[in-house]
Amino acid sequence: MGEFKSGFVSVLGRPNVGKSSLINALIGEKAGIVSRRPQTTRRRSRAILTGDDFQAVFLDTPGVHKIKNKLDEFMLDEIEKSMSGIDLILLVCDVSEKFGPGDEFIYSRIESRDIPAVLILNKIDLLHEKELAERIENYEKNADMPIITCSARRGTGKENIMDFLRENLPEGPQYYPDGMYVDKIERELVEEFIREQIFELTWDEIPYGTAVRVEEFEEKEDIIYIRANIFVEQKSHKGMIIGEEGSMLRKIGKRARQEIEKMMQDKVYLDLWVKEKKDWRKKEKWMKNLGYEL
Ligand SMILES: Nc1nc2c(ncn2[C@@H]2O[C@H](COP(=O)(O)OP(=O)(O)OP(=O)(O)O)[C@@H](O)[C@H]2O)c(=O)[nH]1
Repeated sequence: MGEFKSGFVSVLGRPNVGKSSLINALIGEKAGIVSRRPQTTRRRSRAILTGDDFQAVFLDTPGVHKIKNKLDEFMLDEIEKSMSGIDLILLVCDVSEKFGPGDEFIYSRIESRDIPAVLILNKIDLLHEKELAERIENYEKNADMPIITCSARRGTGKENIMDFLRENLPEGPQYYPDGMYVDKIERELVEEFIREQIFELTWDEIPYGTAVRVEEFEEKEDIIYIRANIFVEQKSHKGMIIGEEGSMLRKIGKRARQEIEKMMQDKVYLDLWVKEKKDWRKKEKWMKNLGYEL
């Protein structure tokens, strides 16, 4: 029996090459990373693949070169930062297209780092054998990495990717329990966006005593409904955040909603409530409930 292997795997690639599909194929539909909605939304989440002797934690990173808004910038930043904590990189390309500038851009970012990486040529179901052989040659010329071919749609090539993970992940603990497939952090980002607006729009002394907690997060047919509580320490703070006839809260809500919509690429209904929890910072249980690990 070998040691247990585990680590963080960054899945990089241009938009639409099939990163989410690939993760889903590896983990099974349980992960549900690819949105059921027609426009693929940018779901930021970790997906977890647990085998008998290894665990891979996938960071489903976005198409790297598409810096459109603040969130994308945040992600690019996050990719750059998180590279240091990454154990393996899967660079996913769409084999039905030639190695292009977008692939090159991401490849150059990976190449300069000392992290084991593999080139995943996805969508082989779209090519005939001969075309495929030529295309693989094209990729080999451009990228100095081991290559694995697969079709996330058909599920072919999965075993080879699993073997690669098993062989190349470092020894490490099982981070997540069996049966856990996703670790979503959207909620945290929503909370962060709301906190940010409170910080910008109210007086300095309020934000430090403020916590935001998403209580409900529901994807409805045509809108995402989010209900969040803003907890304040003092009654006077409650009044300040709500403002005259609710004007401040509306302003906070509107701005935060716009940020959230950018992230979700979808319409959002943001339902904000302000609640007083006296001296919550001193109370451990509340701290935990509010999402602060002590
Ligand atoms: N034919 C074929 N299509 C695939 C395959 N894998 C993914 N697709 C399709 O390619 C499209 C993009 O797939 P996603 O998994 O959303 O791609 P992504 O790289 O996560 O895209 P972004 O979220 O935009 O970065 C979808 O329409 C998939 O159904 C494959 O192996 N073969």
